[in-house]
Amino acid sequence: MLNNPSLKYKAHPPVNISDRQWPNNTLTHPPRWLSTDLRDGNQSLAEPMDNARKMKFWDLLIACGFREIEVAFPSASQTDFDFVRSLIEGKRIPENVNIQVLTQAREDLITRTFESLQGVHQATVHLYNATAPLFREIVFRQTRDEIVQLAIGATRQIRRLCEASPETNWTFQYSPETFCFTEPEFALQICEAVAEVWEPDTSRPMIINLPATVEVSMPNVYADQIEYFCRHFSRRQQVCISVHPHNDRGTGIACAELALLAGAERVEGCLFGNGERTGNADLVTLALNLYTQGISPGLDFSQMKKVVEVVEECNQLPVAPRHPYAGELVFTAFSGSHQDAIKKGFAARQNASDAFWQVPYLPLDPADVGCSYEAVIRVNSQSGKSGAAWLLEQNHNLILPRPLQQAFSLRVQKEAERGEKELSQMAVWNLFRQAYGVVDAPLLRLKEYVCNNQPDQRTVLSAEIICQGKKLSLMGEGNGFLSAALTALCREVNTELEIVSYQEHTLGKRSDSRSVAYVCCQDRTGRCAWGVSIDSDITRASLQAMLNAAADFVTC
Ligand SMILES: CC(=O)SCCNC(=O)CCNC(=O)[C@H](O)C(C)(C)COP(=O)(O)OP(=O)(O)OC[C@H]1O[C@@H](n2cnc3c(N)ncnc32)[C@H](O)[C@@H]1OP(=O)(O)O
Ligand SMILES: CC(C)C(=O)C(=O)O
Repeated sequence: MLNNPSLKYKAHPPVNISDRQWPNNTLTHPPRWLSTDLRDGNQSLAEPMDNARKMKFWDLLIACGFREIEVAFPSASQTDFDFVRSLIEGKRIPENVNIQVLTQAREDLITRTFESLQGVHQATVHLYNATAPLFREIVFRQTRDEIVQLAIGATRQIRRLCEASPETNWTFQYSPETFCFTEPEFALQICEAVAEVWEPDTSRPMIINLPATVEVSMPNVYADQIEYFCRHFSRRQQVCISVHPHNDRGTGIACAELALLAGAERVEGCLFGNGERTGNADLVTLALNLYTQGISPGLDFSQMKKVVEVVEECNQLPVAPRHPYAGELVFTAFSGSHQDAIKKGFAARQNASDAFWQVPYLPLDPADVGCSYEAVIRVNSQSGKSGAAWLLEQNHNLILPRPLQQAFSLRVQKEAERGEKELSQMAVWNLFRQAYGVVDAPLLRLKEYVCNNQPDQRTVLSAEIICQGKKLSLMGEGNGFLSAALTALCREVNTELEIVSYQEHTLGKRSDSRSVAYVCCQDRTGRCAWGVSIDSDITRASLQAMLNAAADFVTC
């Protein structure tokens, strides 16, 4: 890289607009959406879609609620031409859906474009030519006037061909390609000239699409360009202003959003931002950005997994794991403090007095896009106590006492560091079972017990346990069955332990649900150990949990 890049690159000039309005505006409703997956997205693929892939994508776009879909550049290839024909002849276009096709300003290509559209109920013919100085001088080697004449000539031809087929409801779209680095007054001039030929009104709808063909400036500059255009275009009320941002600087979404603040009414883009180079504006992100501000986007992504699957299959490109709202990892926290906050957020939601979504680190409820809460927290060496506790709660209904969460977290941390990888929920569960005796043959196993409450409030307990294959008979007395059992055990194995924590809860709402007991024992040195047990008999669960805790101190 150069020490002084200004010798090679220069900033694009800002628009001279001192009283810009867009920073004070807010978005209150969704724009018109146009998916160009089947055109701009398709033309950028190493292997453009065949008819079957295009049709699959088409069905998905319809299911997601798109009403404007750019389906092809029909004069570019037989595949594109045939796809338009198969939509029309196969009657695949719902009444309320408008297909759009793209053409250059070349007579033969326009003629072929109209051939592809024969018999369509409604369609948008999209004409483009590049208007920026770089393209006028290097690509077209034409003057400004010649560039305007090229656009006007093509518009005249399109108008003639539309008028020759009045059975179709035509919309005309004009894009001054490379708008974002065209002089603002020239972009206006060419669009005025084109509009003068088309004469837009309610019976001759027109869209002026202002593309950031290559994103070369910050989004605020694009917004200024859009506001400038909207404020100066003489037929503003007769046309729909559309934007078509690309993503070369990684800010295509921001460009689209600020352009909407600046007066645009329609956005062209692709699902997950496919498209030339770094892609088009991502319509999924744009729609869900609106949704998370409480604005219904008019598009449905409630089956996000399915949408990702179809798009990946059709484009033969992966959707990145960090892709907003859709990637495999976007609702997942590995790190401890995030997990803690998310867990508390979910708990707070259960008692919340309103329906508003307020869960830390999660701007969207994963359920709204068809995701479960399973992947919200995953556990590795960066995780804290809440991560493993969440997995045990979600998958096994265990609500661990806080000190047990802390104790177990140390074991999880060690295990994750040892394996140098993530622990699956099954691995966490197995580690928990082994650590706290929730296994078929624990070290100290309760076989049977009888306990009786005495008239003086004391409890007498007799039990038979198996310790490393040996049968032990316990007989004890205490304030309750647990202390009676512990007293008996300590006497039998000649040790001194006390119970410092005991908790239990049921694992379900039904009266025949099983219960879990958590017991923490401490010896005279202050060392603690936890035991856990699950049983349909809560007394048995508690006794076994105590034995599991005591097993840490006992040799039979
Ligand atoms: C920003 C965008 O995404 S625009 C859409 C781009 N999409 C595509 O290009 C995909 C489909 N395109 C194609 O299949 C081909 O380019 C075709 C069939 C349209 C045309 O192919 P060709 O006739 O071989 O021309 P080619 O692609 O080389 O086009 C370049 C010529 O078209 C001219 N041209 C480019 N754009 C336009 C336009 N919008 N209007 C009129 N002429 C144009 C160029 O100046 C150049 O002219 P020259 O040969 O006289 O120097
Ligand atoms: C044809 C136009 C709208 C285009 O694709 C672009 O400028 O990126």
